[in-house]
Amino acid sequence: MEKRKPIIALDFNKASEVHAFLTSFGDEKLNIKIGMELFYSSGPDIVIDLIDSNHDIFLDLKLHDIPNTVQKAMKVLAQLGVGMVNVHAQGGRKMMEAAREGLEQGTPPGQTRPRLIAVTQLTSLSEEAFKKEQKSFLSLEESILDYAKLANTAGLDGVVCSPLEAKIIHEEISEKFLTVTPGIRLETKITDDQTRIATPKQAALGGSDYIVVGRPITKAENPFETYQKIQNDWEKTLKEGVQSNDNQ
Ligand SMILES: O=C(O)c1cc(=O)[nH]c(=O)n1[C@@H]1O[C@H](COP(=O)(O)O)[C@@H](O)[C@H]1O
Repeated sequence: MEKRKPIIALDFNKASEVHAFLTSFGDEKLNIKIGMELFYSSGPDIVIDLIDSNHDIFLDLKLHDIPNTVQKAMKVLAQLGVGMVNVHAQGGRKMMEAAREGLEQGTPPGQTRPRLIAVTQLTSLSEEAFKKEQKSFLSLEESILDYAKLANTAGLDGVVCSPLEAKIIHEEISEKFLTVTPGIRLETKITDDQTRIATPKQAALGGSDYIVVGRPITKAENPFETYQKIQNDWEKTLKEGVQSNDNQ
């Protein structure tokens, strides 16, 4: 999955809507996220279909169950040929280890194991709601970092977090530990249900490895043009960021 391309969240509930939406993208090879809505309505067929059309897939089903169930589910998902899958870090270390084992068992010989990442705290969660509902003695950022460390200990490849936490996660864990960041908005005053948000440029400067973008593209008047603008902002800032780091 190429880092210079945003991951488009195709949150549709029909395969036909997906195909209609992708028409304007022509032959462009895309990073696509298939989430619960599309997977529950269209099943593995839509995954296979989009892989056959040469796209790279992040299958976002956010598994969160007992280790045995997660291991067996991951063993099945690994056979689909997707590039990335996820779990909730709140399922704990044993569950995350079981997820990795399931993927290793299910990946067909000669193929690469899908990358496994863990959702730390949803990007829709605010500091206020976190304090009120999770009764933690940590701050939201500390909790996110704590889950990221747990995911790293369990042998995962990275986490889902907001662009605001990518930097500290890389500093405290490693530059190689992936930060996959939804909560991307072109204008930070349009938030929808997201709380911890950033623009593509801010995400690149903050060190996100991947950005996940849904409604800003899918609900745009011209989705392909909006996608290209986001990709340009993201890629250009990534390159400039690297150059300014090289000059330091
Ligand atoms: O795991 C995810 O992809 C995810 C985790 C998270 O903390 N926040 C989050 O928004 N997501 C997903 O990222 C996408 C963001 O979509 P938009 O808010 O429309 O850009 C949705 O498909 C969410 O399910």
